[in-house]
Amino acid sequence: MAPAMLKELPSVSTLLSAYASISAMAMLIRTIINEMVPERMRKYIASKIYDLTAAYFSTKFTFVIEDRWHAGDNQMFRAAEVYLPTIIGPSSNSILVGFDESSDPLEPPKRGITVDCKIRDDFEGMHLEWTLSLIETKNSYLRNKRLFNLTCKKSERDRVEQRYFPYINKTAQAILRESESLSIYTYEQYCSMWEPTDFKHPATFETLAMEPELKEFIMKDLDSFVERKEFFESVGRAWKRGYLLYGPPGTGKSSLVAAIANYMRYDVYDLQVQSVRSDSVLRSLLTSTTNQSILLIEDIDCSTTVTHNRTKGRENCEDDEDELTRKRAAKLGVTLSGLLNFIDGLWSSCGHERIIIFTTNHKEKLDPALLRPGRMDVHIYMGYCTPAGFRKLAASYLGIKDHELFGCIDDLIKSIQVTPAEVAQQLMMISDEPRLALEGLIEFLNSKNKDTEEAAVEEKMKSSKERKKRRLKGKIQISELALSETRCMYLT
Ligand SMILES: Nc1ncnc2c1ncn2[C@@H]1O[C@H](COP(=O)(O)OP(=O)(O)OP(=O)(O)O)[C@@H](O)[C@H]1O
Repeated sequence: MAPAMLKELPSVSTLLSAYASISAMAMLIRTIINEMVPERMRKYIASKIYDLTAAYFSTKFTFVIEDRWHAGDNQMFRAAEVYLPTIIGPSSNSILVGFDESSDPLEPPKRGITVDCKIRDDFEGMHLEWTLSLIETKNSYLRNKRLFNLTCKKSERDRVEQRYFPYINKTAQAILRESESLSIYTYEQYCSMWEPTDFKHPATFETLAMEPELKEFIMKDLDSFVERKEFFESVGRAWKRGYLLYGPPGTGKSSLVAAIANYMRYDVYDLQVQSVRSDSVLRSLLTSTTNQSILLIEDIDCSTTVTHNRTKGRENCEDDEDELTRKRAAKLGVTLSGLLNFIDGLWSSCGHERIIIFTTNHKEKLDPALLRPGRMDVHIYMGYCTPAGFRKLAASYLGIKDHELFGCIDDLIKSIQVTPAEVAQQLMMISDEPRLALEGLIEFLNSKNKDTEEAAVEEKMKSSKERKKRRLKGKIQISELALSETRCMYLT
């Protein structure tokens, strides 16, 4: 049997001649390809063939996690950014370190990931390798793209997706919760990005001088907002809560925002609407804010197109920009509809568990569309100081709960309009001597009272002169006179 099989095998000379003709054919094909196919095309085909075969035979698999996902920030990227600095071990050859303004320089610096540095992680017996890459964009308006590559064994791919990624998200959330400080983000116009800074505002509900019932109401409202995820879903609403804080300057609107952030442990995104070029930039900015955060737009009445009467609103804005900026903002800027889209329009469903806060000193200047029921869920008036507010400030600034001068101060505070900021300012002057501080406050309130009375008398005289003038001209109607009297009485 074996000799018969050997007989059927081709001879050595046949094999050699077959090899020679195949080699000659291959060389001929190669020469034809070299002559006819351009070099770039050849390289492209070769790389494709390599990719296909390498992917097929390689035992490795790579997950690519870009910093953006659809129109917003990629939360998986953020989670990796938080998690990875905590596992940088001896196998890594570099690490990014730094301090921000609020860090204690005697403490170890904060850690970050350097581009191209390899970070190894072990999870449930899998050996995983992370690298951060940077892709520079040619367009100066667009930010560079950052991405993480996570390499694992092909056979572990499913486990990485189902076990490792959820583990990273959960760990990152825990790290963020435990981290001492919150962040406040401001919009950096030149690179169209949010710039974070540590947020260490000391205001809490405890230190706020407000009516206790109002404080309680806000805290309860925040608590029920967090607990009502299912409710929001069941009624078909985005899981968001909008607060409009209005009232005179110095009544604690910003302090209340800080107290809410500290109470909820939410980061704050502080947006100056005037610095946003268009609705599309606003959209991309708002979609890149994180869940469990506060979007704050202060002095909304000063925003170019968001007020009821744009020109009037801007003229009265205390900290208005110069003429040039104003013209530019009026030409470009965010529109009211662009903003409303995020409050309760289609875009409002982007992200969840978010609080939107607008503050204004002039609620009457806002477009009625912004004030319509259901737009901003809660309107909170931050008013002048009350006796209860004063007691809170006295406790915080002077460390006292009662004093014989409190009664006199209560009476004065009830009769004049004084802001908590003014009271706090007076108490701060001599905070180690409560009696002197309280006497200083009484003096201040008395002089303010005198000023108010004088202003009222002046106003009364002015109106009376005007009335006389109009009567002389014979243009005044009896009904108008009556109305004017009422106003005058109101002012006094
Ligand atoms: N209700 C308050 N409780 C405690 N402190 C207050 C209160 N209101 C004002 N203050 C004190 O006055 C300072 C200014 O207050 P804040 O900036 O919060 O007022 P605002 O209403 O936001 O003013 P603006 O409208 O000018 O922004 C704060 O630093 C705080 O110390």
